Amino acid sequence: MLIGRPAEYNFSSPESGPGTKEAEMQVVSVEQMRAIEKEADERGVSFAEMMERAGRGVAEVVVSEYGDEDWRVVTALVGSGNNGGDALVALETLARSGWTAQAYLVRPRDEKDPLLERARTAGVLVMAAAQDKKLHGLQEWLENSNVLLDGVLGTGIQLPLKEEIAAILKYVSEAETVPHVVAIDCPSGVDCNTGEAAAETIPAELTLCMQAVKQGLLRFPAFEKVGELRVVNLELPEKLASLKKIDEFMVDGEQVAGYLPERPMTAHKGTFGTLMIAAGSTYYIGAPLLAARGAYRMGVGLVRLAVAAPLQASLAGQFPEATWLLLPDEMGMIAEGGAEVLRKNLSRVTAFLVGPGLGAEETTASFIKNLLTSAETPHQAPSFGFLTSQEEGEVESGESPKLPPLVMDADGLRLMARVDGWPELLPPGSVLTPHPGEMSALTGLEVAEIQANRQEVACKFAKKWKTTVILKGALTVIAAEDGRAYIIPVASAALAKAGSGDVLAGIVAGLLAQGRPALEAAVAGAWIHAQAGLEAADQLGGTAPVLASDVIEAIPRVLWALRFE
Ligand SMILES: NC(=O)C1=CN([C@@H]2O[C@H](COP(=O)(O)OP(=O)(O)OC[C@H]3O[C@@H](n4cnc5c(N)ncnc54)[C@H](OP(=O)(O)O)[C@@H]3O)[C@@H](O)[C@H]2O)[C@@H](O)CC1
Ligand SMILES: Nc1ncnc2c1ncn2[C@@H]1O[C@H](COP(=O)(O)OP(=O)(O)O)[C@@H](O)[C@H]1O
Ligand SMILES: [K+]
Repeated sequence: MLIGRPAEYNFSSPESGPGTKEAEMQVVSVEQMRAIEKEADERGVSFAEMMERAGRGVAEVVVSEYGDEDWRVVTALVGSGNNGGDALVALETLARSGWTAQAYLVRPRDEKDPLLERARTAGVLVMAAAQDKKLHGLQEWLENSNVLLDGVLGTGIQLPLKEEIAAILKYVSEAETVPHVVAIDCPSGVDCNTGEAAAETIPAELTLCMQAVKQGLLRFPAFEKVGELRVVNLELPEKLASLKKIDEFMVDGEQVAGYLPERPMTAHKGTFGTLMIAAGSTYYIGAPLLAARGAYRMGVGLVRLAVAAPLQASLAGQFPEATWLLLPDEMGMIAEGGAEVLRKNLSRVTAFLVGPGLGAEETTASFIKNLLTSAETPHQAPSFGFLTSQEEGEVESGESPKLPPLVMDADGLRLMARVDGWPELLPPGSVLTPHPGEMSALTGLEVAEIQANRQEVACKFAKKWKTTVILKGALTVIAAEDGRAYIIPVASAALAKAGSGDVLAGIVAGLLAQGRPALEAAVAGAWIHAQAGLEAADQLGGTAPVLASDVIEAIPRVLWALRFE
């Protein structure tokens, strides 16, 4: 089982039958969610009906996740609003299917509240916080339950928390025995728009978002409280205009599984593309290996490593699967003339990764410029540029084919930023993989400004540059040329180590080389990389010991889970 792997739960009711999975998990602001609910209500799915679906969806997840445990006792912290309403419907449903269900009214609800009446009729025990001043009743319920539903506050919250609610949340957060915490829509105390989180917020094991993930949950500090994020599908009419407008999504395994290349039995290595990687320098010898191994683990047919000639001697013995293209160098840095050698060897190449570990020497800057501008100057033809025998013909031909789709990474990005008009020089279907520092070099914005508005910045520039951008870091954002944003719901120190960016670049380029479109390669690559980081940390018992090589070794397990889980 993959850690942190989100999934979507389809609400199914006897009337509607099992729902169909939305292709993509939407991410919405509170205002967008209200507009969706309003339009759904106008189109015949009433607010009350949505709450029924929400509550029953929550109950369905509780049964599937925790129904096999030794005892089945659920307590819900119930607030005065609709979030509390969802909790009451969930309790009623669970009580009717044999669970002991307990409603702890954190705030008073109307005594004539039909949801409360229905819950009581179904056998739900009710206790009001107002009658439990010392919280002994709550303590007893916490101790006898295996599941705690957090249904105090949803999207209607206005921080700061009122004191009496804060006191109860704090009590539960600090309690010695806490059951599995399932937050309804969001952990109570979190602002679903801004990601602000009250200190008392109870950390959830699972957060079940109603219909769509609220944007604040994918921001810090809220993200630290959400645990695993899943969506309960309320089966709203698909044609709602307010739903169609959504252009932000959270990536999940089911989406990624749909992006993996087929592996036909009759395949040969040509079926899975050729990836050329221009990377490495005296200072960063291992970067090409990490990228190439990442790509091979993703299934690419052939990787050619284009490196400064002196590097090959030290690398070749460690990597029998690679084929090589030797580039002219200055002191082990790829030199200006490397561009011409590369351009003459791209005819069978289906994707091209440039950048990991290149360094920042002037001659390498000229190499990047020449590569992008194809400013080939025959009189400067390199005195060497050794090729394996199979490529010799290509050099003789003197052809200069157009660049295949490019993944530009690391030092390559910083050097590219110095080339006038670089966005127009990128081949179609390319992917840029900046971390915030490299994004700063590309955009001229301060890192703090980029970090404060990750989605907005990534989307604005992906649109402007007409290319796919992976803005790396905790909660990696993939921005599409058309302005759509995809968020990877993973933050882990497992990946905060030198070399893990090289692995990501290799994974994405490996998918691109196999013919996946840029956006799919970027979304799937970033998700698989993040999951591999989590998986490696799981295997090694912590994030500290994870090396970039361990992330590569975890890729097969992630792919296995995508195919079979
Ligand atoms: N609409 C629908 O059909 C659907 C809605 N759905 C569900 O409804 C949820 C939104 O419901 P909502 O709008 O009722 O807001 P919600 O957060 O439950 O309660 C607001 C109340 O909380 C209180 N309160 C606020 N701030 C506070 C503070 N700082 N400190 C303390 N108390 C505070 C305040 O109450 P008061 O204190 O005034 O009694 C306020 O009135 C949404 O997240 C989802 O779960 C889904 O089922 C889908 C269908
Ligand atoms: N805290 C984190 N949570 C999730 N992913 C992270 C985190 N820190 C780093 N990463 C990921 O690890 C990779 C680091 O890349 P990069 O910064 O280029 O490092 P390097 O150049 O040293 O390999 C990126 O894919 C980034 O998204
Ligand atoms: K909640």
